[in-house]
Formats: sequence, structure tokens, C-alpha cells
Amino acid sequence: MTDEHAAVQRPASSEPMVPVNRYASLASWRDVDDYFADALVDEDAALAAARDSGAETTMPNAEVAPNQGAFLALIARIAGARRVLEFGTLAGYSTIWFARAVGSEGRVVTLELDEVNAAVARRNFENAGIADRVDLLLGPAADSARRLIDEGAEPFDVVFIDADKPSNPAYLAAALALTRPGAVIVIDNVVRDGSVVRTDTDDARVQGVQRVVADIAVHPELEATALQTVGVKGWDGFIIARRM
Ligand SMILES: C[S@@+](CC[C@H](N)C(=O)[O-])C[C@H]1O[C@@H](n2cnc3c(N)ncnc32)[C@H](O)[C@@H]1O
Repeated sequence: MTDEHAAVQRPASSEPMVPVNRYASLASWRDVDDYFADALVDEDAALAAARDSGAETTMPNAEVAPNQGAFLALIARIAGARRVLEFGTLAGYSTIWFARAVGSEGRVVTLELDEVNAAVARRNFENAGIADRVDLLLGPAADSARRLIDEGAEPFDVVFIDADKPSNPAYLAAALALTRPGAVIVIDNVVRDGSVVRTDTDDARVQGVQRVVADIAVHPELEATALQTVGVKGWDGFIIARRM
């Protein structure tokens, strides 16, 4: 293969490819995830049930991992967030982390296209005891976000973009219309097994990431970075941006 990126391929094993280093033989990414989750992450029975219920949705195993849910909740707490907007609910796993982070006076608005997923999520919100602080808006997220903008919704402190990836640029634009300086915007699945660096891709999801990266890069009010992750879904990552 002449293209250096074309050499980026999964090994035959089901484990995701990770950079080889001198510690590689000591443990797997799963051991490390479990180590930190056991030591640091407080995933209670309601969260575990929500994660398990992903199997009943249209996208099993697509929720964030426990340590990532805790990471999102920490971002919300560090930002002092009272209002969180989420694109992509699924079974409501990340929503519950956010709902706990904003506290009983806070609000999470989560946008979901699929009725089946919404029903699973609503059940999980009840089970987690946070249903009263979550608004699930059913329908295309672009339409729901447009309605929030038109209605003059109170600004959000944190926005989590985790729905259909081709729409990332549109969701960023909506997030900017619904936030003010100091807000934090997090975008999931921005590495996609390394595909994000491919210039020859015709994958609309990868293009959606590349376009949103380009939009953030030139936006005068955004400072941002990206962090890579490994997990059961492979090699991926988050963008974390702050509105200045
Ligand atoms: C990766 S999952 C979300 C996972 C969730 N944030 C979590 O970590 O627990 C993506 C979700 O976006 C939803 N979705 C896809 N396209 C959408 C659209 N156009 N509008 C709203 N939701 C959409 C899918 O139905 C799915 O539930």
C-alpha cells in the first residue's frame, strides 16, 4: 500500500488496534478500563441497567463506556452546568450521567429520532429517578434544535453531540446558536478507527467529523482539542471545545 493511512487496518483479533508500546504486553485496554472503572467510576444499578438495555435499542453497544459517562459528568460539573443539551439519546445512558451532574435544579434536553430508543430511554430515566429533569424531544435532532432556537430556549452550558455523524456540522451550528461564552461542546466518535485522517474517504460519517473539525478550527470563538479513546467499539475519541 502506498498511502500510509491505507496501512491502518484492524488486526484479525476482535480487539481494536492500539499503538504498540513497551507496556503493551502487560495488559489489554479492557483491563485498564476495568481497573479505572472499578477504582474511580460510580456506576450504580440504574446506570448499569440503562447500559444493558442498549440491547433493546436500534444501536446495541453504541452508548459511551462507564468511564466516558463519568468523564462527561465531570465536564458538566466542572463547567457548573445547569442546562445540558444532548444530540442522540439511545437508551439514555449518557443522559443519566448528565442529569445527575446538573442536580435536581438542572435540566437535560436530549434529542432522539427513534421511538423505540426513546421508549427505552424514558423507562431508564424513571428507573434512575431523574425523569423529572429530562426533556426527551422525539424526532430529527435538526428539527428539534431548530424549534429550541426559534422558541428562544434558555442557553445551554454543555452540549454533547452524539447522533448521526454526517450532521455534526449542523449540530455544531445549532449548539452555537443555543449557547453563550463559557459553554462546553463535546463531540463523540471523532477518530473512527483512524479514518478521520483519510483524505480519500467517501464515508459520510467520517466526512461529517472532518467538516466539523474544520469548522471548529476556523471559528474565532472556539478553543478545542481532541482525545483518543479505545474501547469495545474500537479506536475513537472526543472533541472538547469551549466557547470563548
Ligand atoms: C451513539 S447513539 C447515542 C448514545 C448516547 N449518547 C449514549 O452515550 O448513551 C446515537 C443516537 O442518535 C440517534 N439518532 C440518529 N440520527 C438521529 C437524528 N437525525 N436525530 C436524532 N437522533 C438521531 C440514534 O437513534 C441513536 O439513538
